[in-house]
Amino acid sequence: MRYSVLSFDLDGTLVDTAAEIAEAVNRTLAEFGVPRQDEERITRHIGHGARHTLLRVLADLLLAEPDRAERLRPDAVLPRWEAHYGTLAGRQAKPYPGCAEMLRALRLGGVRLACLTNKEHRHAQQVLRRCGLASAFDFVLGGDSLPQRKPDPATLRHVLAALGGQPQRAAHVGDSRIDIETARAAGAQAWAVPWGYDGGAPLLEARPDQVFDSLPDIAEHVLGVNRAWIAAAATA
Ligand SMILES: O=C(O)COP(=O)(O)O
Ligand SMILES: [Mg+2]
Repeated sequence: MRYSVLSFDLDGTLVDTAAEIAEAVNRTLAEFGVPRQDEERITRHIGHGARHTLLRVLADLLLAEPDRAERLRPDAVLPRWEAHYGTLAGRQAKPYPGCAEMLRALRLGGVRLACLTNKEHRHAQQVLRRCGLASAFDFVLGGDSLPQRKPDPATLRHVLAALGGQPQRAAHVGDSRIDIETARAAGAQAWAVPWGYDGGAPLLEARPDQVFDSLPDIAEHVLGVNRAWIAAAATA
């Protein structure tokens, strides 16, 4: 099949952002006298937007120690979180292997590209900019760009309308069941990568149409080209 639009999730799919999200959470909590939390405990709440991650970590902390409720009021904590994450977003983020190469090859192959993330638009743009990926996309939709966010299929439909694509000739690629549900409900191919933050059982239970072992594999599949062509395209 010839694809006209490919849509990519950001965190855990194109870019590893777990370390900097955890660092921003911990710098925020430190201001409220809370000891550092493990990265793993924070990472499991990535997927519904950065603000949501912080709120879920707060909920865990309050469940464990309810008498922290007065000190950890969201209206006090959220502005500090915005300040810390606003500074750190994109600083330690690492694109997964072959990311820029894959995007460039797809572009050269005539595929229009979107980044569809639940991360707030301004933070997503900052991550993309600092990773050198800002100009790789024809369209970026953040978690606060519309009244809906993933898994609501209105998000992917909006992307397809913006890029003039049809769901039958589009795929959305993600690391979580949120992404698979979004793609399927919008009638597009639901593709997964296994290295993100919702890997293993939850991702596979959502039954993606295809799972890719590397990002360049996606360009190979879509364009019907080999790895040498993709490497050459990256320098063209
Ligand atoms: O910021 C998040 O929590 C998740 O963003 P994603 O949709 O790019 O995975
Ligand atoms: Mg993700």
